[in-house]
Amino acid sequence: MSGQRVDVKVVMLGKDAVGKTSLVERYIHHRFLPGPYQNTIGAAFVAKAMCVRGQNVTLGIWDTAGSERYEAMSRIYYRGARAAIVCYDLTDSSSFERVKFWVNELKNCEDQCQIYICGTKSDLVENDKALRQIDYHDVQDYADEINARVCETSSKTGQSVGEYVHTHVSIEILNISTEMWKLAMLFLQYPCDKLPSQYASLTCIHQNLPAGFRQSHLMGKHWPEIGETT
Ligand SMILES: Nc1nc2c(ncn2[C@@H]2O[C@H](COP(=O)(O)OP(=O)(O)OP(=O)(O)O)[C@@H](O)[C@H]2O)c(=O)[nH]1
Repeated sequence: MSGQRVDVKVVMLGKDAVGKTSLVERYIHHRFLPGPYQNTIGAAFVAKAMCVRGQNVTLGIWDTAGSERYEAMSRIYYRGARAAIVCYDLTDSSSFERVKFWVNELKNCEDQCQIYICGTKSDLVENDKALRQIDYHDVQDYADEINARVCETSSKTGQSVGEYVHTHVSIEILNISTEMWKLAMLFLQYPCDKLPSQYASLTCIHQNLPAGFRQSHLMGKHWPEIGETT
């Protein structure tokens, strides 16, 4: 669907009507379209070129349909994703159950994909605290268990949207890539357990890598460079 180069593939997942399309709309076009809710059919693709710390990068965002009817199709779209923004509606506890479903899928099938858990419609809970059905700290605890990041956003007001995607998704992913690259170079020179002490911070990243990745990728068999199409 996208003939263009994509450096970082990002997939939006989550129950229907949680606000995935609105989040993309806010991020790409800086607007919120209030009209009647129109469910996504299949998936939509949008690309965004950006400059992150001097590097030109194209994010390719796949906005999947939340309806369970399209579940099989959504699986196709998370293949090879570097990041998944798994959304839930802060006013709908059932949408958080769906987050757990997608997280399990990603952990089983795409263990190199960084997971971002995004609570949507924060404007609603700010206006009326009684509407909140999911406690932030519960989500944070869950995110810690699965090594994910958390954020609460509002596409209506724009709260945290651009900042979240730019700071966390693009910069973080690129940083990790850069650090992984340095690590790969190091591990070619030193046995894994004998890294010089000044690289201690890098070993933290190493410890956080998925096990299979550590074994097969770090030793230089395949190392995706920033800029390689995924
Ligand atoms: N108040 C408020 N409403 C929102 C916000 N984001 C989305 N909505 C509303 O929630 C409804 C669903 O939004 P969508 O962005 O279409 O949801 P979706 O997750 O893409 O839905 P599917 O395509 O079915 O998966 C729409 O009526 C939006 O206007 C928000 O931040 N605040």
